Amino acid sequence: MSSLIQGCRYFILPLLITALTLFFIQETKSSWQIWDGIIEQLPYWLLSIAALLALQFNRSRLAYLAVLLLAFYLSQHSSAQIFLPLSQYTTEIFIGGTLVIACFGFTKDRGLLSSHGVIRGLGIAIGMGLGFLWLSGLNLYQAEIRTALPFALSQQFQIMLPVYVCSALLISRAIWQANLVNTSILTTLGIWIFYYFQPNTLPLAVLMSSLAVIYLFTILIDSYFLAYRDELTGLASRRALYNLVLSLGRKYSVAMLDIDHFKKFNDTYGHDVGDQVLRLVAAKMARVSGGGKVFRYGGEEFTIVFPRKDADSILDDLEDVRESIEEYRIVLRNDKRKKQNNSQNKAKRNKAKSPATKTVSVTISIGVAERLSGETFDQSMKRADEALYRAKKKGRNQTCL
Ligand SMILES: Nc1nc2c(ncn2[C@@H]2O[C@H](COP(=O)(O)OP(=O)(O)OP(=O)(O)O)[C@@H](O)[C@H]2O)c(=O)[nH]1
Repeated sequence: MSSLIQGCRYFILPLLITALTLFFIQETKSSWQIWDGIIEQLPYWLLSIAALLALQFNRSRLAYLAVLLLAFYLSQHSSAQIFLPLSQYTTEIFIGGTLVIACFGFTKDRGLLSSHGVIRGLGIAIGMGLGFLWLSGLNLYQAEIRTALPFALSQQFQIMLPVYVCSALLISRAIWQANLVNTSILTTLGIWIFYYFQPNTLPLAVLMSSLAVIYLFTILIDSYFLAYRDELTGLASRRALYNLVLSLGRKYSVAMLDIDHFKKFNDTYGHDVGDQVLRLVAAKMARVSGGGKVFRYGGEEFTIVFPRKDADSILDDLEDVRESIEEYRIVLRNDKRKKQNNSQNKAKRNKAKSPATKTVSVTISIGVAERLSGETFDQSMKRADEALYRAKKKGRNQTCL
């Protein structure tokens, strides 16, 4: 999957959906305000469920955030005496919360009941403490700051500086490493900032409930990808193939594709380069025409299923894939060779001027079978596998029926 598609799918699209949903909720305020009593209770339930599910699915950062938001909601919603003093420190809590949310964008999901849990707990306390320190430091040293800075910065700008920095860092993080968890953390920061500056636009209960729903969706979609996507190539996995089989009609064709001499390739260039090639080959296969659905069957074997197609009608589509892979020149970075040369002889190296890159190519063999009357999917696959074996026997880099 190209990084552009990944960016749209995991970054722009979720942010757009969230913004539109919040806009819609705000516009329809009059119709749901009668449910105020229920809405006020929703964050307790939704954030608790989100925290529990996040823990269950090892998304500990979302679990932490859900618990922290729950605590924040409780402090704002409850009339208990112990929360009263907090109302004097709104900005400190806002800055501290911003630092904590931003930190979650740069840490990994780790077990809660481990040494990492203790470190995170400490990190949260330090983050909140820094919020207080920042403001008291600014107040204490305002005169010194003014004389030390050559340009005039408004006090409001100085107070909000950590918020600007954290927002910029989290946005770049969510762009460079586009995934749903990073986007959820960025959304949390967005809503956190929105509530601080616009506390009366939408009730806190609605904002907190929306965040809980975002976490739940993130956990659900992430788990789906974990179960049905191959991590290395991004293609659908063998489990997804057997899911598709359940909905396949009586007419279909299936193709088995295998990279030729891949063991030798791995032995020559190393497993890492092998992985790189698997990804590139998978990307070429994913572009197959004719309505083919591509799966990584396992190792260097792939399966393409063509629902409602007979074998003759898909041969051209498969040949296109085979040729595109055969013609593809894969560029390898030659770091190893460069290092070797460095350690040998500088003068020799300069003379040799060995190129920093090298191109390689691979070929694939394909076996095709069309479903025969009364045949199960496994039987069709077996015949496709036999056809693949024939393609290998005949000299590889070809398609056999
Ligand atoms: N790099 C890498 N190699 C893999 C992966 N999965 C399987 N392989 C390698 O793929 C190779 C498959 O080798 P074989 O089944 O002997 O087949 P082959 O060398 O491709 O030979 P033919 O299929 O007969 O053309 C083995 O060396 C595996 O280690 C993977 O995820 N990454």
